[in-house]
Parts: sequence; structure tokens; C-alpha cells
Amino acid sequence: MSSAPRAEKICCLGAGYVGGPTMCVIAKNCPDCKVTVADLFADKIAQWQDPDHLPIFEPGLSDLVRATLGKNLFFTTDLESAIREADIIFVAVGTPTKTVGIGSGHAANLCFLESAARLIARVATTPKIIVEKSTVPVRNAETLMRIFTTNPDSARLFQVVNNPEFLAEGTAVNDLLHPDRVLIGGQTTPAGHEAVRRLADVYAHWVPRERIITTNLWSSECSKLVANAFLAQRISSINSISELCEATGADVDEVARAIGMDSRIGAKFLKSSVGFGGSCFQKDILNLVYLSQSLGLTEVADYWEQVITINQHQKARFTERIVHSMFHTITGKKIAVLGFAFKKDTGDTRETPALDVVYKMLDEGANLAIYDPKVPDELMWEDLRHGPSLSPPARPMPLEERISHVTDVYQAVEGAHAIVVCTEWDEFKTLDYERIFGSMVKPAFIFDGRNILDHQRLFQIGFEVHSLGRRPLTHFPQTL
Ligand SMILES: NC(=O)C1=CN([C@@H]2O[C@H](COP(=O)(O)OP(=O)(O)OC[C@H]3O[C@@H](n4cnc5c(N)ncnc54)[C@H](O)[C@@H]3O)[C@@H](O)[C@H]2O)C=CC1
Ligand SMILES: O=C(O)[C@H]1O[C@H](OP(=O)(O)OP(=O)(O)OC[C@H]2O[C@@H](n3ccc(=O)[nH]c3=O)[C@H](O)[C@@H]2O)[C@H](O)[C@@H](O)[C@@H]1O
Repeated sequence: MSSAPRAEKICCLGAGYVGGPTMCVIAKNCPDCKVTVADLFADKIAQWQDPDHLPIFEPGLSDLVRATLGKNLFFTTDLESAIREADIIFVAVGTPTKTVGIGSGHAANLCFLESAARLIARVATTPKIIVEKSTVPVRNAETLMRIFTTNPDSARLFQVVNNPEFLAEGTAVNDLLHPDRVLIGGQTTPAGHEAVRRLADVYAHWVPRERIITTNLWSSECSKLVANAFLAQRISSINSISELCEATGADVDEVARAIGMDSRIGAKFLKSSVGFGGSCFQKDILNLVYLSQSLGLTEVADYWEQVITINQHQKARFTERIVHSMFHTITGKKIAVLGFAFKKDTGDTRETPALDVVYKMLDEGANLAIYDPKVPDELMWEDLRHGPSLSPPARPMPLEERISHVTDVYQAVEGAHAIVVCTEWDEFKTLDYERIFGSMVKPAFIFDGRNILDHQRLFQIGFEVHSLGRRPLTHFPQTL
């Protein structure tokens, strides 16, 4: 007979997009476990204590916090106590791309991870399972183990396991509640197997056992990078085909539908777009490229680098098309940018393709009104000041003179020459486009960077309609 699962004391270092929602879901499903989330930033921790003003927007998240906060879910800045008390410590700190020094522009910055590990090594006095939740280079667990073994007295206290996170923003709660799989990698020793089993027991509170897969450490670390690389590769593949479709008269959505019905290819992640964004796809591929280069695997590195090259190209060519279609100049023209988040249902803007599009249009002299239902004002301006990460501005831009951030979509489009859709928010599909057309300068252009709108209808209203992977719908005679 199997024994009842242990009432584990769980702590998570890092109260961000991964640490916060993951711990909420564990707390909800494991009422016998005490879950404490610790972060360095007091403001962020204070926000997590208020379900109505959480630091991140995720559908369903505030209800989860409301149901568990103060019962078995706690947020704190007291990292040391949280570590001391825990049996299982998740480390979910950021691993962003390095911006300076060796490997700058490609390698992952592991300083947050190392400092979390050093703190654990310094304060822990009882046995701990350390869970690498952050996305890391392959063999990173070796570094953690070295940090933990610097003090031979405490070395035996620690078991490191890798448990990558596969949630996507905007659907984080659902992804955590119903994951395709949970992956746990551990050392192939009796103690390693025991650590993996204990973490699997936590997930087994709500995830079917057959979906919890276990493996060795390096395969687990590698699988996370590869999963993101394959997903991003599909988007770059379909985006490259969108250009071919525009040149030939084929329709990229029709092509995606036709190939996606082949069960070997599958229908998901074949939506052509202005380019993928988000904090991870670019970072993790760059990390994979760097790792491959470091190992002398030049062809492997070059292969994966192309995924980024196509993504950059897609963002650039989308904006070039805006300029060329609008009589080769957008200088002094008002353009309404609809959507600034990197995808719908999130307020996150990390690596958002909208920023590249905005910057290119600023370069061309346009005046921009930006509307997004969830991106906070200060975050948008901070992004605008920094510019796109892979092509930062060479000179300061007169941002405040040329950009307005508006909270009413109809105000954004009033007097505009063009609408540029950068994020696939559902609300953009149901706007009053007759009213919008009436308030715009003619000819009124729409550039749908997400292929979400009803293009035929917009054309009938009178718009010049440009989408991805299709010929434009234009009222101009073709043979002038
Ligand atoms: N955002 C996402 O959707 C996903 C992210 N990941 C990976 O998860 C990791 C975390 O990503 P996010 O949650 O998006 O990052 P984030 O930036 O939202 O959160 C990281 C948090 O860690 C905190 N932190 C930094 N050093 C710390 C320390 N020593 N002790 C305690 N807290 C510390 C920061 O203050 C921050 O609040 C990254 O490696 C990322 O690649 C994996 C899957 C999905
Ligand atoms: O490691 C991570 O951070 C996460 O990265 C992605 O999740 P996320 O970036 O939150 O969101 P996605 O839904 O993957 O979208 C990423 C970008 O690709 C774009 N996209 C997505 C799908 C598609 O068909 N076309 C497309 O352009 C989205 O608009 C968005 O800009 C992965 O989907 C998660 O499994 C992974 O855990």
C-alpha cells in the first residue's frame, strides 16, 4: 500500500511570472503543503498580498491567490527564513541574455541564479531539494552542485533536480492546472531518485502520473531549451512562408490549415505574425546558439540562429511594407498602434515585436498613438526609452513629442492615416470599424500584423487592407 504524500514545506525564490503562478497552483492543489514565495523586491511582494492588484496579469490568477493567501500560501522578503524552513526550494529567478561581457548578446546571465544558490548554501542547515525552475544552459545543475559542495559539512544536505516550466503567459493558470507534461530530471543515484520521487509526489496531487515524466539532469535541462527552440522555429518557418505567399498570391493561413491537418505536422503554432516576442524564445535560442558555439558545433549554432534572423526580418519587412504602401513616406503622419504586449491576455512587453515596429516607424518620422488594454503606462515608456534589445537606438528619440499612449482606442485612431495591429487582443476584432473609418484620414490603411481581423469586411467599409502572407486588398486601380 502506498503511503500518504508528505506534507512538504515548499519555498520559491523569485515571485515573477513563473514563481508566482506556479506556487499559487501548488498551494491550491496541495492544501497539506505550506508554500512560501520569497523575492528581493518588497514592492512586488506587497502586490502579491493584494489579489486585486497583483504584479502580473493572468486570467484566473487573482481567484487562486484569494483562495490560498494566508492559508497555505505566503509571500515574503525574508528569504533566509523561507529557505531555512523549506524542504523543497524552487529557484525561479530570471536568466536573461547577457548584455555586456563574455557571451554578451547570446549567453544567459546566471548571476541571479548563483546568488540564490549561494544564499541557500549559506543559510540552510537541514536537507533540501533544490529545484532548478529557471530555464538554464545544459549542465547548469553542475554549477549549483559545486556551490553546494564548497562546504563539505553541508554538501550532503542538497539534492539538485531540474523541473523546467512550460507555461505560456496569458494561459499560465490553465497550463499549470492541465500541463501536457511535467518534466523532472535528477541525478541517477539513490538520493537523486528519491528527490525526483518527492517532487513528483507534489505534482501528483493534481497531475495524472502518466504525465509526470522523469529523466536525468542534462536531458531535462536540454529539453526545455529545445522545446522553446522548436516552438519558435515553427513561427519563423510559417513567417518565412508568409513572405513567399505575398510574392506568389498564395494565402499563408490556407497553407497553415492545409499542412496543419497532417498529424505529423500538427495545427498549433502555425499562426503567421509580425514576429514572436516574449521573454524566452529569443533568449533561449540565443542561449542554445551560444552553447553550441562554445562546444564547437558551428553548423548547429548557425541553424538555430536562423530562427532569430527570420524573426528580425519579419518585424523589419512588416514595417517596410507599411512605409512603401503609404506612398513611400509616413513622415508627419499619425499612425495608431493597436497592441503593445507581446501577445494577448498579458500585460508583459518583454521583447515585444511592437517595439521594433514602433521604432522603425519613428525612424521614418511618423507620429504614433499607442493603445493596449493591459500594458501599464510606465512600463510602455520604459520600453520605449530602451528600444528593441537586438537593435537598440543609435541616438535618442524625441519620444514624448512623437508618441502618445492613449487609453481609448477610438481616440488612438481619430485623425490617423493608418492602423497597425501588433497584438492579437480579441477586442480588436469587434471594434466599430465603420465609426473608425469615418474618423480617419483617407485613404485609410489597416496593417494587420496578426491576421485577426475580417479583412473582406474592412475592405468593403473602404479600408486599404494589408495582412500577412496575402496580397493586399486595395481600392487603387492596379494598372495606373
Ligand atoms: N515568463 C515565462 O512565461 C516563463 C519563464 N521561464 C523561465 O523562468 C525563469 C523566471 O522567469 P520569470 O518568472 O518570467 O522572471 P521574472 O523576472 O518575472 O521573475 C524573476 C523574479 O526573481 C527575483 N529574484 C532575482 N534574484 C533573486 C534572488 N536571489 N532571490 C529571490 N528572488 C530573486 C526577481 O526580483 C524577480 O521578481 C527564467 O529563467 C525564465 O526563462 C520558464 C517558462 C515560462
Ligand atoms: O519558456 C517560456 O517562457 C515559455 O515560452 C513560450 O510561452 P510565451 O512566450 O509565454 O507565449 P507563446 O504563446 O509561446 O507566444 C510567444 C510569441 O509567439 C507568438 N506566436 C505564437 C504562436 C503562433 O502561432 N504565432 C506567433 O506569432 C506570440 O504572439 C508571442 O509573441 C512557450 O509557449 C512556453 O511553453 C514556455 O514555457
